[in-house]
Amino acid sequence: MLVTLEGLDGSGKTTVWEALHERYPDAVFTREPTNSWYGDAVYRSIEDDDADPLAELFLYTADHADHLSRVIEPALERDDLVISDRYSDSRFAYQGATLEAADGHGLADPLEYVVDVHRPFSIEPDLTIYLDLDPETAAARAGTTNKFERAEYLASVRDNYERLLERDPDRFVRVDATQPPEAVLEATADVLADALGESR
Ligand SMILES: Nc1ncnc2c1ncn2[C@@H]1O[C@H](COP(=O)(O)OP(=O)(O)O)[C@@H](O)[C@H]1O
Ligand SMILES: Cc1cn([C@H]2C[C@H](O)[C@@H](COP(=O)(O)OP(=O)(O)O)O2)c(=O)[nH]c1=O
Repeated sequence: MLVTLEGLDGSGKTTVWEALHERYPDAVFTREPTNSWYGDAVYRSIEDDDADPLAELFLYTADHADHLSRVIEPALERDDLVISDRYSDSRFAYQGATLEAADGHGLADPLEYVVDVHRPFSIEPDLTIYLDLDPETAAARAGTTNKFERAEYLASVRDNYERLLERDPDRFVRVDATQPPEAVLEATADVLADALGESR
């Protein structure tokens, strides 16, 4: 089963993801951007305020393609539980917003375009847990270490996540990320246990 954690920077994804290691010691824990050289290229682009939005989309997407073939597909073939800190929805929401901010880069609907780019080759998660947080709190928690971590930008990313939740209500489960860390972890663990058919 493929489970993904999504949300704005600072929503607490990594905190939850790390805590889940102890509860699911046999699961495959992974993340995007990955730690491959494709992931390194992505981080170079994140640091570059002048990066071309379309070029950046394809760097992230290259990292995702490699992630699929190197980690995700083999793990799912073994029937492992895979828990990924960010996945395709991050691209739909973030690069959708970046492209929109660049006047759509000639695209009528950037979010739909990014979804379409993924459709032929990507694997849809079975469950996506969305840690929902307002952009101001998210930006404050994350600090402003890169260009993505600004509240105004995060507000448009959040709008895109809302669109994704609306179009796919069966896959997404929303968790209130304004709660204290322990409560966010428990809520996430409950959703996961439910999906795995575990009694808690
Ligand atoms: N529920 C929470 N309430 C308050 N602060 C939190 C919460 N979850 C995480 N944090 C803090 O916010 C910052 C970002 O958390 P992190 O888990 O790295 O978020 P993300 O991976 O979504 O960017 C860290 O300093 C972390 O300790
Ligand atoms: C995976 C992914 C991340 N991002 C952004 C979100 C983050 O601002 C940045 C780095 O991701 P990440 O290291 O997960 O940051 P954080 O832990 O703060 O959430 O890359 C995209 O814009 N598109 C993507 O497809």
